[in-house]
Amino acid sequence: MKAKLILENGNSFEGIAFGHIQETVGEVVFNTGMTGYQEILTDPSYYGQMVVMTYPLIGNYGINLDDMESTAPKVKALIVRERTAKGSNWRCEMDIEGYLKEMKVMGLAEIDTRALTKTLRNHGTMKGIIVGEDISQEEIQKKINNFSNEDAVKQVTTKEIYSVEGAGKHIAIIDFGMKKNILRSFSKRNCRITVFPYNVGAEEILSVNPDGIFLSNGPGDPKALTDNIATIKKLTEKKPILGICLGHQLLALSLGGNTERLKFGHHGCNHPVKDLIKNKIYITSQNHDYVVDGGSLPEEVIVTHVNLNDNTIEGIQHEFLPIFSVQFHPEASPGPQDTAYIFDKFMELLDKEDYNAKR
Ligand SMILES: NC(=O)CC[C@H](N)C(=O)O
Repeated sequence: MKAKLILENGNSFEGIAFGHIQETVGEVVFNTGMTGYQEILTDPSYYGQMVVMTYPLIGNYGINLDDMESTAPKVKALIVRERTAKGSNWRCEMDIEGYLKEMKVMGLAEIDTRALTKTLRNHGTMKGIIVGEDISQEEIQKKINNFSNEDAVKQVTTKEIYSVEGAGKHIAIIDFGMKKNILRSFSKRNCRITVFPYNVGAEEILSVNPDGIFLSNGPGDPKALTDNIATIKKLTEKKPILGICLGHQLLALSLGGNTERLKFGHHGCNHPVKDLIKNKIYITSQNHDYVVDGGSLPEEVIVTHVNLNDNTIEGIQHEFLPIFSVQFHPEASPGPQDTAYIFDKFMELLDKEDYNAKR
């Protein structure tokens, strides 16, 4: 069945619908990774977004159920040039079309993804709608305008507190839509973990007396989370903190900084980032549309990482307090694992600081 993606500026792209076929509205972003479509589909930070893969062949290694970053896809739609009908890999358990069908996610193939990506790059991220049949321009505009992703974090956070056993440090996580590999990364380092829903209060977190606090990735605009920013502010003087992506942005906001929207975001697996402290360049995994405004940071907050493609802020650290955060994804999934040292840096900080003993 033919279907069209219509962007809010009126540009339209015709392709073939696959997976769970339904009219779909969302924000359209492009991802430049050559692989990793399973992790992308299930990364909660994509909640409300339709993802265009710039690599032309998607689905070639099929789907396995081990590489998911959450229990079900969070993207609104997957847009590709060519989908492989039959995945081929020793771990493959099903093909991508069957998976999207089962999970009720819209797919759109045979799209000129190069032209679509150039449009998004030149114009900036836009909302769009996928429709099967022609509907009036007026109706399209109305549906696009009505789309809002404001309660995204509420939709993807854990509903209940849960813990993961471990013999090492106790980490309290605020889950804004956490990727599974963050849990795996802490477990690998023997941590005991308590995961809280996004709207947890500072007192509740402190009542479990964790060694450190982790602020997770998540969807949407960080500035919309005003209550959470206030909670984090209360925690900054109390415990060591690590933030990743949305967690990094929220930490920066709680320290008095500002965030802004990037024109078309960073979504991919090959973004060069310089660690200014180590004076070393790493290839990083990225998925964000917002960024910390460097000029907005107070004096006691040091910029530790910059993106070498566009010089945006990729990491910060407090000069006196044991708190730091990164915009990229040290947990990778998908992408290179070069920056896993960020988790080790946090572990070393917890050991070295013995911050809790001083309080
Ligand atoms: N991966 C993330 O945590 C994304 C953070 C935020 N929602 C952004 O788009 O910038």
